[in-house]
Amino acid sequence: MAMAGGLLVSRPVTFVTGNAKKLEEVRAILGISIPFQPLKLDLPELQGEPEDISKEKARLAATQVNGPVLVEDTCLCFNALKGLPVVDIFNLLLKQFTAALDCIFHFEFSSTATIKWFLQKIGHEGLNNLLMAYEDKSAYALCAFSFALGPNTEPITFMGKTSGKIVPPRGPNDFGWDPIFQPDGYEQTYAEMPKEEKNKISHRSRALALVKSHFAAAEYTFQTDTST
Ligand SMILES: O=c1nc[nH]c2c1ncn2[C@H]1C[C@H](O)[C@@H](COP(=O)(O)OP(=O)(O)OP(=O)(O)O)O1
Ligand SMILES: [Mg+2]
Repeated sequence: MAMAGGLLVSRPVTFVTGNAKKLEEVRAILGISIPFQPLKLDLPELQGEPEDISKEKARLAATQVNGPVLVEDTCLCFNALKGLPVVDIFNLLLKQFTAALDCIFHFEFSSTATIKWFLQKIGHEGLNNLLMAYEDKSAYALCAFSFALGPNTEPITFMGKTSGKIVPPRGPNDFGWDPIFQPDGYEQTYAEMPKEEKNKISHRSRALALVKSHFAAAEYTFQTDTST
């Protein structure tokens, strides 16, 4: 049967993430506009420019899933540090720290466990202290989604950005750096805002608006019934 212009896709999109909070927001923002199912895959955390990282992640995911995939990466970037993401700053400190401990105690750290422990230790207060050295507290949250139809198709990337500043933590501490990011034009941090409010203005919702427009324009038709 002929479809009106749209490409027939063999099955719903697999949204690859291991982050439950992220998934919750994507569900709330997308609603029923794009049929997807979540999947947790252990993909390597790559280094480089956000757009390249995102595309490469989509290629890896599409190969593993062997079907249409959507992936997402987010970073909080400090203007004072030329947009260097928080995670990179942590990793830098961590490297020096573990190298020092290794020297003293001849102790091998399992890197992931140590990163978690280090983040718990230094926490939001530590991050704020780190930034005390800088006059400029402005920052931006940057989100990159990449969509690939399958293993051998070039991923398309959609970026969303929300500008703001880093502040001492306020609000519930249940999603990453939400308590220390206050978007421009708001008196509340992401964490203090009602979820619907964050989802209206967030880096994630801005990127997803572009994803939605792409899907609407491409008129993909998802084959959900595989019994025939
Ligand atoms: O809206 C957000 N508000 C606050 N914090 C956030 C947000 N979005 C991501 N984050 C945190 C989670 C993670 O500690 C870090 C890197 O995020 P990122 O690599 O994209 O997420 P992840 O590795 O947890 O999940 P995934 O499996 O989708 O890669 O930033
Ligand atoms: Mg990740």
